[in-house]
Amino acid sequence: MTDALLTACNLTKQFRSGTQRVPVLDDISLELSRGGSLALTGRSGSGKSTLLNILCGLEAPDAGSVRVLGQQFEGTASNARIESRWATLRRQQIGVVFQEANLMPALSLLDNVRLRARLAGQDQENSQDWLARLDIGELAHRYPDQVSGGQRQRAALAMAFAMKPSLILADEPTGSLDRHTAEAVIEQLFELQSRYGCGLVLATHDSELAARCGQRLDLGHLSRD
Ligand SMILES: Nc1ncnc2c1ncn2[C@@H]1O[C@H](COP(=O)(O)OP(=O)(O)OP(=O)(O)O)[C@@H](O)[C@H]1O
Repeated sequence: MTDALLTACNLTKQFRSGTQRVPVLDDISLELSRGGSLALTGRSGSGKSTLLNILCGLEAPDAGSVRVLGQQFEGTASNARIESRWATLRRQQIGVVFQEANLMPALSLLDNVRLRARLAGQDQENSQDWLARLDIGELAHRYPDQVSGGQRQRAALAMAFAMKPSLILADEPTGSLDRHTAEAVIEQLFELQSRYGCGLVLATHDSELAARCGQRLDLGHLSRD
């Protein structure tokens, strides 16, 4: 038995397109230790987001299993109890930072961070500080539709860190950022990751970001158009 934070075994996933089946993931396995980091790379459409969705229970694989934070999830099995186990993990221990940053539109950035911390049972007092670390402290009282896509993305990262999660799953965390801002966010990401010892799985096209991760899984060869 290893002390893995996250293990995925033999994951397979196909989507249907009309009468055709489109294979996206074919026998993918990975393992992440506590405090480890993994970059998912590969060209557009190679399955990075699909894999991230499976790793946090937002999508079920056709076959294979995921073990995360000591909980085992097998293949296509899905019922209310399994959904609820995944939802609890996402609320308390897995910080999910996806391309469509899931901010509540009716709340300011600051209140979004506070809410995320509260739902995870964490202190809300540092919420402003989390935004400042991502260099958007001065935008704390704006609403999500009053900031840019890159600023929303950074707010989503602040929300993930405010949870003090055991694992962060991030889809293109530097995707909407200019080089200078991306470098600053990468620094913060790894500084916070090492300080809090959380695991990190990132889907990215950013070679600099991928190079900072301890492991890399290239899904590129799986792409089929
Ligand atoms: N719900 C769905 N139904 C049908 N096909 C889907 C669905 N979701 C994703 N796909 C297809 O699966 C493939 C993998 O998509 P995915 O979003 O995982 O790729 P990606 O590597 O994250 O791409 P990108 O780098 O562009 O974000 C693509 O061909 C996509 O069109």
